[in-house]
Amino acid sequence: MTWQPQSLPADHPSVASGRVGVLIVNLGTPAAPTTSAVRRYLAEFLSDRRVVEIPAIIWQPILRGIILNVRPKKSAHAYSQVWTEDGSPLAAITMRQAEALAERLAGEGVVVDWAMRYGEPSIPRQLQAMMDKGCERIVLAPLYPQYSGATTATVMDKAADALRAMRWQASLRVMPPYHDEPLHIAALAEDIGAQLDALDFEPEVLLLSFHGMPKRTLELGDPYHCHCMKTARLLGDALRASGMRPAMRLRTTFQSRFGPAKWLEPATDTVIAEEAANGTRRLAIAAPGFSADCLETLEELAIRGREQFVDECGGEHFAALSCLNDKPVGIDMLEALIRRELAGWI
Ligand SMILES: C=CC1=C(C)c2cc3[nH]c(cc4nc(cc5[nH]c(cc1n2)c(C)c5CCC(=O)O)C(CCC(=O)O)=C4C)c(C)c3C=C
Ligand SMILES: [Fe+2]
Ligand SMILES: [Fe+2]
Repeated sequence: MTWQPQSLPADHPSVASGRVGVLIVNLGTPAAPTTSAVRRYLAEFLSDRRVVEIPAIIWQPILRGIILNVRPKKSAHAYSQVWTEDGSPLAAITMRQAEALAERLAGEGVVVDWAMRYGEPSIPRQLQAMMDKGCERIVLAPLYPQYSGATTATVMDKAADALRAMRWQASLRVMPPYHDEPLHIAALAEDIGAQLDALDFEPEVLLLSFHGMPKRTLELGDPYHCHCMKTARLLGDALRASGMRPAMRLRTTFQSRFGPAKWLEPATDTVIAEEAANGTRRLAIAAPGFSADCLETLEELAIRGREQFVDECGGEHFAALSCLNDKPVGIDMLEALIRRELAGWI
């Protein structure tokens, strides 16, 4: 007997189904480079218990009473220095990454979109939008090469919160961290190598600067530090294997210290000062922990790093290299990693 599709009763709600989606996610960013927008963004970000692991009863008065009254103005000024016609660099680049991946996966009918963990477009909004388009299966891809509780895990927390409120949940797969993924290391080595080749000076040292974390997170078992160190080691090996600049030294550092607690060391600004004091005059910095350029790379490294090394410490040549962003070499790598997660679904 052949199965006959039944016609739907007139009062049946319309249902979209049968599609596959990919949602790439990055940290989040303010909606505008203004004090009020930065305050809103920081209030959400710094209230996440995975980001600041101090009991709320102690932390919230400090956050609301001091930090949100002081930091937003300073941070808004920093954001205003890197803001683009398309908005925050982090949001603009993440959107272009999604567009590039959508083109690559269009042939398979995959819906690709992007979200920010803090601010807009939010993870719940984007998951719902994908489900409204009929995505029953969604690959969630946090664009953090190195895992940390403060970044990767919070993406899952937020997605789970969104699913908790849904009657009909999508099936989720989560792309794992890719800190030691050979395709990622090869993409970084190719891109960094090309950027170094294009410089008009030979760096004596290349700093590999990762976003910092409180040192306590390492002691509590967060793998972030180990992931960063492994990326740095494999990237160093790959750069050396390509026969590149045997005399150039590589050093791994941690930037963006926040608050009074001890953070992972050595700090990027400390190492910049130390290198200059020891006679280094030509320095380059890459940021292999960031999949997209953002405040931390464009303002902290490219602007303040240069001011520190050249204007304050007597350095002569300085370059802050760009992240993989939406360059074809980076999109090739992300496409391959995402296709792996899509196996059996497309
Ligand atoms: C790449 C991984 C990141 C980790 C790990 C991380 C941990 C972490 N960050 C803060 C505090 C701040 N981070 C800020 C900006 C920021 N952080 C990351 C990435 C990681 N953070 C990115 C990509 C950005 C840039 C966002 C943008 O809009 O461009 C900020 C805001 C800016 C400022 O006021 O300085 C804060 C604050 C903590 C406390 C933390 C770990 C516990
Ligand atoms: Fe951060
Ligand atoms: Fe470690």
